[in-house]
Amino acid sequence: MAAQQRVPLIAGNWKMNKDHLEAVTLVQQVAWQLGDADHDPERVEVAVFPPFTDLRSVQTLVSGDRLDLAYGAQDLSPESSGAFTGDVSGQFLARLGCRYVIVGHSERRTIHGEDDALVARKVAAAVEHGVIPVLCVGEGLDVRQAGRHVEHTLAQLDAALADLTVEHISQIVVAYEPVWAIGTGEVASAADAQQMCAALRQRIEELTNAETADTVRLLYGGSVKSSSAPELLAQQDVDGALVGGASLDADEFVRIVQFDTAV
Ligand SMILES: O=C(CO)COP(=O)(O)O
Repeated sequence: MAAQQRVPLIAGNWKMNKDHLEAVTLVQQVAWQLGDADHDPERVEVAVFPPFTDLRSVQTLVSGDRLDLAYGAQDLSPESSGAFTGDVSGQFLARLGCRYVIVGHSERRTIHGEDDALVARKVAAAVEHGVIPVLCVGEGLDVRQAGRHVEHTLAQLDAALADLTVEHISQIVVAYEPVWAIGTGEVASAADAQQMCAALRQRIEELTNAETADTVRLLYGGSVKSSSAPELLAQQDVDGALVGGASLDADEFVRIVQFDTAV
Protein backbone atom coordinates (compact mmCIF):
# COMPACT_ATOMS: atom_id res chain seq x y z
CA MET A 1 0.00 0.00 0.00
CA ALA A 2 1.38 3.40 -0.85
CA ALA A 3 1.69 6.08 1.82
CA GLN A 4 -1.14 8.07 0.23
CA GLN A 5 -3.59 5.31 1.17
CA ARG A 6 -2.93 5.82 4.87
CA VAL A 7 -5.18 8.73 5.87
CA PRO A 8 -2.84 11.31 7.41
CA LEU A 9 -3.49 12.28 11.02
CA ILE A 10 -2.85 15.80 12.25
CA ALA A 11 -2.98 15.69 16.03
CA GLY A 12 -2.83 18.65 18.41
CA ASN A 13 -1.28 17.91 21.80
CA TRP A 14 -2.36 20.84 23.94
CA LYS A 15 -0.22 19.65 26.88
CA MET A 16 -1.16 21.50 30.12
CA ASN A 17 -2.78 24.44 28.33
CA LYS A 18 -6.41 25.61 28.02
CA ASP A 19 -8.95 25.15 30.81
CA HIS A 20 -12.37 23.75 29.90
CA LEU A 21 -13.80 27.13 28.90
CA GLU A 22 -10.81 27.96 26.73
CA ALA A 23 -11.04 24.47 25.26
CA VAL A 24 -14.59 25.14 24.07
CA THR A 25 -13.42 28.30 22.30
CA LEU A 26 -10.42 26.61 20.68
CA VAL A 27 -12.42 23.60 19.46
CA GLN A 28 -15.06 25.91 17.99
CA GLN A 29 -12.41 28.01 16.27
CA VAL A 30 -10.77 24.89 14.83
CA ALA A 31 -14.15 23.56 13.69
CA TRP A 32 -15.11 26.87 12.03
CA GLN A 33 -11.79 27.14 10.29
CA LEU A 34 -12.01 23.56 9.06
CA GLY A 35 -15.49 24.33 7.76
CA ASP A 36 -14.28 27.47 5.99
CA ALA A 37 -11.46 25.44 4.47
CA ASP A 38 -13.94 22.81 3.17
CA HIS A 39 -12.08 20.21 5.17
CA ASP A 40 -12.52 16.64 3.94
CA PRO A 41 -12.08 14.17 6.85
CA GLU A 42 -11.40 11.37 4.37
CA ARG A 43 -8.35 13.30 3.16
CA VAL A 44 -6.90 14.21 6.55
CA GLU A 45 -8.05 13.15 10.02
CA VAL A 46 -7.83 15.83 12.71
CA ALA A 47 -7.58 15.11 16.43
CA VAL A 48 -7.07 17.20 19.55
CA PHE A 49 -5.60 16.10 22.87
CA PRO A 50 -6.78 18.49 25.61
CA PRO A 51 -6.14 18.08 29.35
CA PHE A 52 -8.36 15.52 31.13
CA THR A 53 -10.55 18.24 32.65
CA ASP A 54 -11.54 19.47 29.17
CA LEU A 55 -12.57 16.14 27.70
CA ARG A 56 -16.23 16.28 28.71
CA SER A 57 -16.65 19.76 27.23
CA VAL A 58 -14.93 18.70 24.03
CA GLN A 59 -17.07 15.57 23.80
CA THR A 60 -20.25 17.65 24.23
CA LEU A 61 -19.23 20.00 21.42
CA VAL A 62 -18.04 17.29 19.05
CA SER A 63 -21.06 15.05 19.50
CA GLY A 64 -23.63 17.88 19.79
CA ASP A 65 -22.45 19.64 16.65
CA ARG A 66 -21.36 16.45 14.85
CA LEU A 67 -17.89 17.86 14.30
CA ASP A 68 -15.43 15.87 12.19
CA LEU A 69 -12.91 16.04 14.97
CA ALA A 70 -11.46 13.18 16.98
CA TYR A 71 -10.14 13.71 20.48
CA GLY A 72 -8.11 11.88 23.01
CA ALA A 73 -6.27 12.14 26.31
CA GLN A 74 -2.60 12.80 26.93
CA ASP A 75 -2.03 9.83 29.24
CA LEU A 76 -3.81 6.92 30.94
CA SER A 77 -3.32 4.54 33.83
CA PRO A 78 -1.98 1.06 33.16
CA GLU A 79 -4.76 -0.14 35.51
CA SER A 80 -8.49 -0.38 34.78
CA SER A 81 -9.86 0.75 38.17
CA GLY A 82 -9.12 0.72 41.88
CA ALA A 83 -6.98 2.48 44.47
CA PHE A 84 -4.79 4.53 42.13
CA THR A 85 -5.20 8.10 43.35
CA GLY A 86 -4.87 10.68 40.62
CA ASP A 87 -4.85 8.18 37.76
CA VAL A 88 -7.37 7.97 34.92
CA SER A 89 -8.49 4.66 33.44
CA GLY A 90 -8.61 3.91 29.74
CA GLN A 91 -12.10 2.63 30.43
CA PHE A 92 -13.18 6.13 31.45
CA LEU A 93 -11.57 7.61 28.35
CA ALA A 94 -13.44 5.15 26.15
CA ARG A 95 -16.73 6.13 27.84
CA LEU A 96 -15.99 9.78 27.04
CA GLY A 97 -15.61 8.93 23.37
CA CYS A 98 -11.83 9.27 23.21
CA ARG A 99 -10.60 7.67 20.01
CA TYR A 100 -6.95 8.09 20.96
CA VAL A 101 -4.62 8.41 23.92
CA ILE A 102 -1.01 9.59 23.88
CA VAL A 103 1.32 7.12 25.60
CA GLY A 104 4.98 7.52 26.51
CA HIS A 105 5.37 11.18 25.61
CA SER A 106 8.92 12.29 26.41
CA GLU A 107 7.57 14.75 28.99
CA ARG A 108 6.00 11.80 30.84
CA ARG A 109 9.17 9.77 30.49
CA THR A 110 11.41 12.60 31.71
CA ILE A 111 9.31 14.51 34.25
CA HIS A 112 7.39 11.53 35.64
CA GLY A 113 10.07 8.88 35.24
CA GLU A 114 8.00 6.59 33.01
CA ASP A 115 10.16 3.74 31.76
CA ASP A 116 9.69 1.42 28.81
CA ALA A 117 8.00 -1.25 30.97
CA LEU A 118 5.35 1.20 32.22
CA VAL A 119 4.84 2.56 28.71
CA ALA A 120 4.26 -1.01 27.47
CA ARG A 121 1.62 -1.58 30.18
CA LYS A 122 -0.11 1.67 29.23
CA VAL A 123 -0.14 0.76 25.53
CA ALA A 124 -1.67 -2.61 26.44
CA ALA A 125 -4.27 -0.93 28.68
CA ALA A 126 -5.30 1.46 25.92
CA VAL A 127 -5.71 -1.38 23.42
CA GLU A 128 -7.67 -3.40 25.97
CA HIS A 129 -10.16 -0.57 26.38
CA GLY A 130 -10.49 0.11 22.67
CA VAL A 131 -8.66 3.44 22.72
CA ILE A 132 -5.95 3.79 20.07
CA PRO A 133 -2.54 4.48 21.62
CA VAL A 134 -0.41 7.17 20.01
CA LEU A 135 2.91 5.79 21.16
CA CYS A 136 5.68 8.40 21.37
CA VAL A 137 9.29 7.39 20.81
CA GLY A 138 12.41 9.38 20.06
CA GLU A 139 15.92 10.16 21.16
CA GLY A 140 17.49 12.96 23.16
CA LEU A 141 20.25 15.19 21.87
CA ASP A 142 23.08 13.18 23.45
CA VAL A 143 21.88 9.99 21.79
CA ARG A 144 21.59 11.69 18.39
CA GLN A 145 25.03 13.23 18.72
CA ALA A 146 26.39 9.76 19.52
CA GLY A 147 24.76 8.49 16.33
CA ARG A 148 22.60 5.95 18.22
CA HIS A 149 19.20 7.54 17.46
CA VAL A 150 17.78 4.76 15.29
CA GLU A 151 18.90 1.98 17.62
CA HIS A 152 17.54 3.89 20.67
CA THR A 153 14.17 4.67 19.09
CA LEU A 154 13.65 1.14 17.78
CA ALA A 155 14.44 -0.24 21.25
CA GLN A 156 11.68 1.97 22.68
CA LEU A 157 9.32 0.62 20.01
CA ASP A 158 10.27 -3.00 20.70
CA ALA A 159 9.71 -2.58 24.42
CA ALA A 160 6.33 -0.88 24.01
CA LEU A 161 4.97 -3.47 21.59
CA ALA A 162 6.47 -6.56 23.25
CA ASP A 163 3.21 -7.89 24.67
CA LEU A 164 0.90 -6.99 21.78
CA THR A 165 -0.55 -9.30 19.15
CA VAL A 166 -0.24 -8.53 15.45
CA GLU A 167 -3.89 -7.47 15.44
CA HIS A 168 -3.24 -5.03 18.28
CA ILE A 169 -0.16 -3.60 16.61
CA SER A 170 -2.18 -2.99 13.45
CA GLN A 171 -4.38 -0.58 15.45
CA ILE A 172 -1.74 1.68 16.95
CA VAL A 173 -0.24 4.99 15.87
CA VAL A 174 3.45 5.71 16.47
CA ALA A 175 4.82 9.24 16.79
CA TYR A 176 8.51 9.88 16.28
CA GLU A 177 9.30 12.83 18.52
CA PRO A 178 13.00 13.59 18.86
CA VAL A 179 13.30 15.19 22.29
CA TRP A 180 15.71 17.85 21.04
CA ALA A 181 13.03 19.12 18.65
CA ILE A 182 10.19 19.39 21.17
CA GLY A 183 9.35 22.97 22.09
CA THR A 184 12.74 24.17 20.88
CA GLY A 185 11.81 25.55 17.48
CA GLU A 186 14.41 23.20 16.04
CA VAL A 187 12.48 20.92 13.69
CA ALA A 188 14.04 17.70 12.39
CA SER A 189 14.84 17.78 8.70
CA ALA A 190 12.40 16.01 6.42
CA ALA A 191 15.18 13.53 5.60
CA ASP A 192 15.74 12.76 9.32
CA ALA A 193 12.01 12.28 9.89
CA GLN A 194 11.75 10.02 6.84
CA GLN A 195 14.80 7.98 7.84
CA MET A 196 13.39 7.27 11.29
CA CYS A 197 9.85 6.59 10.11
CA ALA A 198 11.17 4.17 7.48
CA ALA A 199 13.18 2.38 10.18
CA LEU A 200 10.12 2.22 12.44
CA ARG A 201 7.99 0.79 9.62
CA GLN A 202 10.65 -1.76 8.82
CA ARG A 203 10.78 -2.87 12.45
CA ILE A 204 6.97 -3.09 12.61
CA GLU A 205 7.12 -5.32 9.53
CA GLU A 206 9.66 -7.56 11.28
CA LEU A 207 7.39 -7.76 14.34
CA THR A 208 4.25 -8.40 12.28
CA ASN A 209 4.01 -8.57 8.49
CA ALA A 210 4.19 -6.29 5.45
CA GLU A 211 0.45 -5.64 5.35
CA THR A 212 0.33 -4.51 8.98
CA ALA A 213 3.42 -2.34 8.57
CA ASP A 214 1.78 -0.65 5.59
CA THR A 215 -1.32 0.12 7.64
CA VAL A 216 0.22 1.65 10.77
CA ARG A 217 0.40 5.44 10.72
CA LEU A 218 3.67 7.04 11.72
CA LEU A 219 3.64 10.68 12.80
CA TYR A 220 6.43 13.18 13.25
CA GLY A 221 6.37 15.57 16.22
CA GLY A 222 8.71 18.36 17.33
CA SER A 223 8.28 22.07 16.52
CA VAL A 224 5.98 21.39 13.56
CA LYS A 225 4.64 24.61 12.01
CA SER A 226 2.64 25.33 8.88
CA SER A 227 5.91 26.31 7.20
CA SER A 228 7.59 22.94 7.86
CA ALA A 229 4.56 20.62 7.64
CA PRO A 230 4.31 20.33 3.82
CA GLU A 231 7.85 19.00 3.35
CA LEU A 232 7.71 16.71 6.40
CA LEU A 233 4.37 15.26 5.38
CA ALA A 234 5.45 14.75 1.77
CA GLN A 235 7.83 12.04 2.97
CA GLN A 236 6.76 8.55 2.05
CA ASP A 237 6.69 7.14 5.58
CA VAL A 238 5.50 10.23 7.46
CA ASP A 239 1.72 9.92 7.83
CA GLY A 240 0.95 12.90 9.96
CA ALA A 241 2.11 15.23 12.70
CA LEU A 242 1.83 15.46 16.46
CA VAL A 243 1.76 19.20 17.01
CA GLY A 244 2.39 20.89 20.36
CA GLY A 245 2.66 24.68 20.58
CA ALA A 246 1.26 25.36 17.11
CA SER A 247 -1.94 23.44 17.93
CA LEU A 248 -2.92 26.13 20.47
CA ASP A 249 -3.57 28.61 17.65
CA ALA A 250 -6.57 27.62 15.54
CA ASP A 251 -5.40 29.49 12.42
CA GLU A 252 -1.94 27.93 12.51
CA PHE A 253 -3.25 24.45 13.37
CA VAL A 254 -5.70 24.48 10.49
CA ARG A 255 -2.96 25.70 8.14
CA ILE A 256 -1.00 22.58 9.18
CA VAL A 257 -4.07 20.43 8.44
CA GLN A 258 -4.02 21.95 4.96
CA PHE A 259 -0.39 20.91 4.44
CA ASP A 260 -1.07 19.39 1.04
CA THR A 261 -2.82 22.43 -0.35
CA ALA A 262 0.02 24.84 0.46
CA VAL A 263 1.49 26.60 -2.54
O1 LIG B 1 5.67 17.35 22.10
C1 LIG B 1 5.14 17.67 21.05
C2 LIG B 1 3.86 17.08 20.63
O2 LIG B 1 3.53 15.99 21.42
C3 LIG B 1 5.74 18.70 20.17
O3 LIG B 1 5.66 19.93 20.80
P1 LIG B 1 6.05 21.27 19.97
O4 LIG B 1 5.29 21.19 18.68
O5 LIG B 1 5.61 22.38 20.85
O6 LIG B 1 7.51 21.19 19.75
